Amino acid sequence: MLKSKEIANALYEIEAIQIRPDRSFVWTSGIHSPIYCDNRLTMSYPKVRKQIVEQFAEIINGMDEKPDVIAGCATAGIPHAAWLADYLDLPMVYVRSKPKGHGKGNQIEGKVEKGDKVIVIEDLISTGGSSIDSALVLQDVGAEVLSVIAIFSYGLNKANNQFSDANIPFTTITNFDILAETLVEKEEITEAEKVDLLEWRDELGNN
Ligand SMILES: O=P(O)(O)OC[C@H]1O[C@H](OP(=O)(O)OP(=O)(O)O)[C@H](O)[C@@H]1O
Ligand SMILES: O=C(O)c1cc(=O)[nH]c(=O)[nH]1
Repeated sequence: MLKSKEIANALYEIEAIQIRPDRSFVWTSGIHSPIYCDNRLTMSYPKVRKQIVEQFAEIINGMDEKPDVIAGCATAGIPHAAWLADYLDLPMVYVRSKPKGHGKGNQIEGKVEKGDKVIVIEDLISTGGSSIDSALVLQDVGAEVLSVIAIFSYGLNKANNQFSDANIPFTTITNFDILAETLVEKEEITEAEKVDLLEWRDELGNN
């Protein structure tokens, strides 16, 4: 079984989670948010990043089809993709958010071939835009994207709809609902504040 609660707890313990009630965090999608989950900090904690790799591997072990290649989304997905590819002894690539403006002009770095089955590793899914874009770039070169897998998702309807429209499965190790419960248990937020946060998330999905 996935250690969703343990990973949410680890993110809290390494102070990857920050709350600003004035909603002054701005997400990549432009959404103004009262919460930011900085999974990049996991790089600095070998025990936590190893737990994450093991959880990614467990998700992949449970899949019917197995990947030929692990792909990281630039930039925050790249280190996790690298550790996972190493753990599974598989080739790795990474996908830039846009083609490089000099050199070879690549958007995909590393070798992926037509027909390769690929797992896309992302650190976090808000709207899903970044990881879906990476998956589409891989599909454009003929790769078969088995799934996007991320550490954390906010559970926005927009992400669910975008993944469904693109016909790309996605899974995460942990999510906002589990994290919000963890924050209450840690007395970081009250039950009422948790309800407000979840309502805020649910309202975002209607936009
Ligand atoms: O699901 P989305 O709405 O696309 O949001 C999630 C994306 O936002 C963050 O990346 P960011 O753009 O901050 O860049 P980085 O990975 O280079 O830090 C995060 O690492 C995801 O890639
Ligand atoms: O949507 C984003 O840009 C985003 C949200 C978040 O909590 N953490 C992060 O790294 N990016």
